[in-house]
Amino acid sequence: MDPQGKLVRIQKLGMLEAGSPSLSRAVLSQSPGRRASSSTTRPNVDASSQTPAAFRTLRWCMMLVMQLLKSAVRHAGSRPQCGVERLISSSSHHHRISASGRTHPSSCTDADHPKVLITGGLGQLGVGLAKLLRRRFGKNNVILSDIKKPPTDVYLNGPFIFSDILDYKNLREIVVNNNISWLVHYSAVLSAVGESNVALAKEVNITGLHNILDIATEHGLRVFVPSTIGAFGPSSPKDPTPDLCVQRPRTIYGVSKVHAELMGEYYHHRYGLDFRCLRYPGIISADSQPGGGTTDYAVQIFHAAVKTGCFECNLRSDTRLPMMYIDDCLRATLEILEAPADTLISRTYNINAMSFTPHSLTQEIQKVLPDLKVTYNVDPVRQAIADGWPMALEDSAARRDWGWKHEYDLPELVQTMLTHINTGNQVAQAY
Ligand SMILES: NC(=O)C1=CN([C@@H]2O[C@H](COP(=O)(O)OP(=O)(O)OC[C@H]3O[C@@H](n4cnc5c(N)ncnc54)[C@H](O)[C@@H]3O)[C@@H](O)[C@H]2O)C=CC1
Ligand SMILES: CC(=O)[C@H](N)C(=O)O
Repeated sequence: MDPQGKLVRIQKLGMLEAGSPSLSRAVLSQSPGRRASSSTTRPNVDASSQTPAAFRTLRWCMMLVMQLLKSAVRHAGSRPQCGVERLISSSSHHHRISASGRTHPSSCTDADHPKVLITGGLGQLGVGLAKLLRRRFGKNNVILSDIKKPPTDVYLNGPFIFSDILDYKNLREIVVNNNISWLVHYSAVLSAVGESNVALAKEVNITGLHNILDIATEHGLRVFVPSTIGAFGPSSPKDPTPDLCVQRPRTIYGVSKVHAELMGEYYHHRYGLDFRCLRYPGIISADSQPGGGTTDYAVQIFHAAVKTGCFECNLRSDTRLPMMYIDDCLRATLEILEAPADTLISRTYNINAMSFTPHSLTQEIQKVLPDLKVTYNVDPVRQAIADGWPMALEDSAARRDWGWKHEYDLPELVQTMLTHINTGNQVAQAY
């Protein structure tokens, strides 16, 4: 790692960016054309005549046009959308992307699409996101990465690469060699695991994030970093929690996520980084396992309900937390990634879907599986974390600015989860 070198590179970038408008102004003010027009010594010179002064004027004008064209191309490169897509996303208030991501226009070629890198892609969310983005942008335009070995089906389903976000040089090499334009930063150590290994959480969630932001700034990438309900703490308003309020989380996970929100917004304002961030609720998925969080019980209960009919819950029965079905979460992620920059009044948004307690979730599952038995063996660490988190997020800004709308409430969630897990089991049994 080379923090000094990184800083110098970023500073250079900032200076270049800040310098470019004045450079154009200098070119304009030094242009002989300007001097000639303000001069009274040559009032009768025909503009079309081939005098040396006219040649110089013409040359300056052409240089200026070239410079403007170059800057337009550079600008277009940082917002990698083809013409048709731009039309679609500029009306994203009205246009809904289906969870299958199949609405993309066939007139776009692979080269028109963003080239996406997903870090930490083998956790609960990454593989699903890769599937969605590949349907939309093409299989080879979405690269999954992680430090773990992928299961064979993931390895065979599209590009996968080893990437340790703590290895700055390797990360930069991947971005450069693969012409990456969008970065989805999913690597993290979640809340419960973070409390049992603070040093690791600091390293991955804070040092890793610094690498991501520096590389994204250096290469003009659009970068998405998820935040979480865990970015709030006991002193935040709870029901609902607004976008802007006191954030004093009591976990290293929460502290690192507030840090990520603030650093991303700082880089956006300071260096023009295209940083985008959503605060996810606890995410519920059927075919991927949660990675050591406080909301994990809400996934595990479904598998236990189908397999054994009994579940031991590690949170109190009345612990109410915001939750979301994975399809809604991944669609929201694609939608904010594609939202035109000028619709994003903020760079960090709450998104909300449903809230439930272990007790109300159990009751809903029992409507389908009446024999389900749930007992409680409260884990004090997880319970303390959950007690400091919101009960619901206030997400009207996301709904207003880029058209966010959830599709799954508790009854649809339960039906969908049980169907998926049952189908998965039947498929597994058939082999
Ligand atoms: N799953 C959820 O309920 C929620 C997730 N989020 C956020 O969404 C993102 C993805 O979450 P999940 O998939 O659930 O997380 P996960 O814990 O399941 O997966 C994280 C991945 O990061 C990888 N990783 C760890 N250290 C790494 C390193 N040094 N370099 C590269 N990769 C490394 C792990 O191998 C793992 O595959 C995280 O940032 C998380 O904070 C936010 C709110 C809720
Ligand atoms: C809500 C989250 O961020 C995650 N699922 C956790 O419980 O740590």
